[in-house]
Amino acid sequence: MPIGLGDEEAAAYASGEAPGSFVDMLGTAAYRCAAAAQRLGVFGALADGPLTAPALAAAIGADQRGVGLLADALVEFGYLDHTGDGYASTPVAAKWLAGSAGYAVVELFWQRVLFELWDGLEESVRTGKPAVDFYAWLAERPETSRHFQTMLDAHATHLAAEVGDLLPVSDGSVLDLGGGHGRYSIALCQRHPGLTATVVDFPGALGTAAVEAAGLTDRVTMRAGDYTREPLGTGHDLVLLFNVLHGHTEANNRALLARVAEALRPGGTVAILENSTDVPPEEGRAGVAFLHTFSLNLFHGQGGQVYPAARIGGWLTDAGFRAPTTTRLRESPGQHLILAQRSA
Ligand SMILES: C[S@@+](CC[C@H](N)C(=O)[O-])C[C@H]1O[C@@H](n2cnc3c(N)ncnc32)[C@H](O)[C@@H]1O
Repeated sequence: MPIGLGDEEAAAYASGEAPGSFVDMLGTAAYRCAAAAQRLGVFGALADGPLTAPALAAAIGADQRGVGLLADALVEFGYLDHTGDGYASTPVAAKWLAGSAGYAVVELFWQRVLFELWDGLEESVRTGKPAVDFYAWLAERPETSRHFQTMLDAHATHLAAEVGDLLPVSDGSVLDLGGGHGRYSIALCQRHPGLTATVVDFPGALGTAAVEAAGLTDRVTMRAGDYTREPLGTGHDLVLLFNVLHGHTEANNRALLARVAEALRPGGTVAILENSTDVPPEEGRAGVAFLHTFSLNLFHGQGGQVYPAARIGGWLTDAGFRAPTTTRLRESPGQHLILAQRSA
């Protein structure tokens, strides 16, 4: 939690009279403490009520002195309260950081990114090339990979109905590039009995179990492969590129869109789901700050970035698509669905 500075203190840091970066340094320490507590199970252990430091240490199997010092720091940073009965989670910590499901997974993923993946950030910025390969890094970390896929799956589950309403397809063949968890292809095939789908993604990302659970193994094919190299086939009615273009450079996106045009039948649709640099006001200052964090992370780990929706529209036109349209999603205003038809 941002530490609550008094007006005078805050003004001194904001004006430059005092080093404002010191407050950010403390913010980083605060987040490091919260992350350690989350991973140690501190907030889960306090779910049933306050515990003294020795009792908390015993509950999470950790060192008593270490737990006491961490807990005191967490009190200062707003994640714990010190009560007469010991330490208790603050409402923020209890609601968002106890356990490892729901929003807590987002934090578990981003902690690893910020504390480990961003180690070589300066090198990426200096050279203009990703200093790490995000997906290779992820493949070596099964737990973080699971958190990443869980996060994407939950987001897709939330948006699938709205996106399904906007996609102009009812039967035929869908190619879902980088479709991983398969949630969008599953939802489309459930909605349209005449549709089949092929999801292409790296082997560890494929949500084969979800397809089986939906009883759709005869209509949704999960294909392990690299969509930048694999043949994409021809005659598809719809190609999904959902949260995919942000992982590539402009040149690679142009090349991919040209291949997608060849894979579609004339009049077939490419559907692109992406964040755009024009963040709607309802996303607030935090939304804008996250977009910059996300974009920098894409640059650092994949050579991509968040692009303006209009720029993607230009690539589509250059690749032989007609009149791209952009719709901001109601359920996630930062996400834009861009649709365009392959010219005849
Ligand atoms: C940000 S996720 C988006 C997942 C899904 N389309 C969605 O919107 O929820 C990007 C996906 O693309 C996959 N991916 C990235 N590069 C790929 C490549 N070259 N070949 C196949 N899959 C790739 C990743 O494994 C990941 O599942």
